[in-house]
Amino acid sequence: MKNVAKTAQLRLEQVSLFTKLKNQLQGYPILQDISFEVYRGDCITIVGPSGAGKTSLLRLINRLIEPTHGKIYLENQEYHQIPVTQLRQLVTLVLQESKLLGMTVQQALAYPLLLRSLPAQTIQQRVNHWIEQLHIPREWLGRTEVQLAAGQRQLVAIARALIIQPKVLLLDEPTSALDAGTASHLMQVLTQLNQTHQTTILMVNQQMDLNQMFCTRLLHLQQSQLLTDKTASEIDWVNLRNSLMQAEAQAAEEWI
Ligand SMILES: Nc1ncnc2c1ncn2[C@@H]1O[C@H](COP(=O)(O)OP(=O)(O)OP(=O)(O)O)[C@@H](O)[C@H]1O
Repeated sequence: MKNVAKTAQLRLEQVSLFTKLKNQLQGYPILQDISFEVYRGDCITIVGPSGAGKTSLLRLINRLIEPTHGKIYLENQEYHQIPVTQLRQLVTLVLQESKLLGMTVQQALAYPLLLRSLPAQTIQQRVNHWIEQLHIPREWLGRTEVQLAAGQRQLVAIARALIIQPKVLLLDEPTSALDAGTASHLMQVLTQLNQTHQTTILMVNQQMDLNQMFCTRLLHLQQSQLLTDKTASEIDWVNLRNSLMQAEAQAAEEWI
């Protein structure tokens, strides 16, 4: 919910991203003039047709890429003033296709905590806590990436992000490879985390039924621009579904 009295946790000011093509001063726009504020405890979903710039927006906020123009702030600090590793511990991104880099699930979950030199007992307690929360069976702990299905990998990647307790969690289509029951359970866990720990969630999610049930705010991107920024109560879900379907069909036609 927007509140002028509160300080924004994240702020994007007129952010644009252009492709850099050889022999061109400026390529084509991926994102244009995007400005919005995110407040602690927001649960925001980003929607829009394929190619609208949703993943690019998350990548910018995780500083995997740099904007061509504009600035991004975390709690009033400009991104360039924050060391990248520190930023990514506070603002953590789970991509759609996450890798375990040859580690077992146990190793991958423990690794970010080992880097923080936490005692072995604390590490195992946190691993146990999150696998229980996400209903990850203990027998997965010994498996590597190739021994996991896409949905199982997705769940492990989310557990690995949650284990470091970020302030802002960025998720790119977190439920895309999950069955309906697991997807709904994951959204409930995220909502609980959002409500009890005020963890801010910013996710790309095309599953509108889940968005309608769980998100408190929605950003609608279209053709590299921010079309609307609305709270859940302001959204006409039927209208939104129709306009997304039309935009998706149009985007598909442009590809043919
Ligand atoms: N590194 C890059 N170089 C050139 N073009 C890129 C790059 N990354 C993304 N794009 C282009 O930018 C546009 C937006 O891509 P992006 O992946 O952000 O869209 P999206 O809304 O997440 O799409 P989808 O729903 O299909 O994942 C697309 O046209 C894509 O081809």
